[in-house]
Amino acid sequence: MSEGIIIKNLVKSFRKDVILDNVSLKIEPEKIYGLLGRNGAGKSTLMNIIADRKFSNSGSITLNGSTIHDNDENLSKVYLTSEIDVYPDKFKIKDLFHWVSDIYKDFNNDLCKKLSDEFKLNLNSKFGNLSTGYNSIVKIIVALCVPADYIFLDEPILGLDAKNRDVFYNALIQTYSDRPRTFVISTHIIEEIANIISNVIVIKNSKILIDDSTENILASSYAVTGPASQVDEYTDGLNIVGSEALGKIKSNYIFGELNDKPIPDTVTISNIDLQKLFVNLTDKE
Ligand SMILES: Nc1ncnc2c1ncn2[C@@H]1O[C@H](COP(=O)(O)OP(=O)(O)OP(=O)(O)O)[C@@H](O)[C@H]1O
Repeated sequence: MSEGIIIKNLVKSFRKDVILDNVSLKIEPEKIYGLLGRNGAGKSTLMNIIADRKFSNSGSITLNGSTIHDNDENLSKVYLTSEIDVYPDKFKIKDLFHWVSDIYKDFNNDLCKKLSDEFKLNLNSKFGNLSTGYNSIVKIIVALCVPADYIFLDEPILGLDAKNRDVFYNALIQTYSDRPRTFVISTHIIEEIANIISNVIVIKNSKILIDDSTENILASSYAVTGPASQVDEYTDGLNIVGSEALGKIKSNYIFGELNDKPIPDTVTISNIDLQKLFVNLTDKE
């Protein structure tokens, strides 16, 4: 039975701060999710709880119907890139890859070699001497080569230059098409990942604000632009998530259904991208 990861009524608080407030979610097999939220929104906390590295206060998480917590079989199907450096500083990268491939039967050594070449990673470097970008690259390579079915990448592109971000996105698409599995990727560079992710989860104010396919979200995101008074009149009653004005011209950003009113000749309606929608949805309390 492959029903995915089901999270029900998850609550996590640190002292008086509620970080995740009654979060319920389904993470389905063979999808690529973007996990979005402002700094401190709770993305890492959620990933760590799913991967059984942190405890929740209440709620349940199951994978294919049985718990993940303390369940070796399910835990072997879930992989989370570490936010802290768990590998010893003195380890050479090649030894580190050997070590990981000893732990994970079916670690993809061929892909590991290929990605090391593509990222121009020096396998003789020691982990402790890596730059921020190469530290991320090592974590990406391990994450793409482990045989898990649910891979959580917590800010994988931290410190990566534009070329290496491109290498990562291409490698992700390639490995996904070779062996479809679920990736959940937290990132702040939304415009670069928008074409890759099939689904979007947005956390705001400790709750899930959006959980839908990228396609549905983009199909419901609009800019209504024109003279301010006509734009305001046309968008009255719609779900306005933000606006911008340049002189007398105004754009109201809408998330949701448009109405049946006739569109004034002076007003244009266009779609907005994920980044713009996200910024507008998450910039206010
Ligand atoms: N061990 C902890 N003790 C107390 N508070 C914590 C702890 N870990 C996380 N927090 C708090 O929980 C909130 C969520 O943090 P988290 O790291 O999950 O956010 P994030 O969405 O991953 O943020 P970012 O995008 O900045 O990495 C923050 O307010 C953070 O300060």
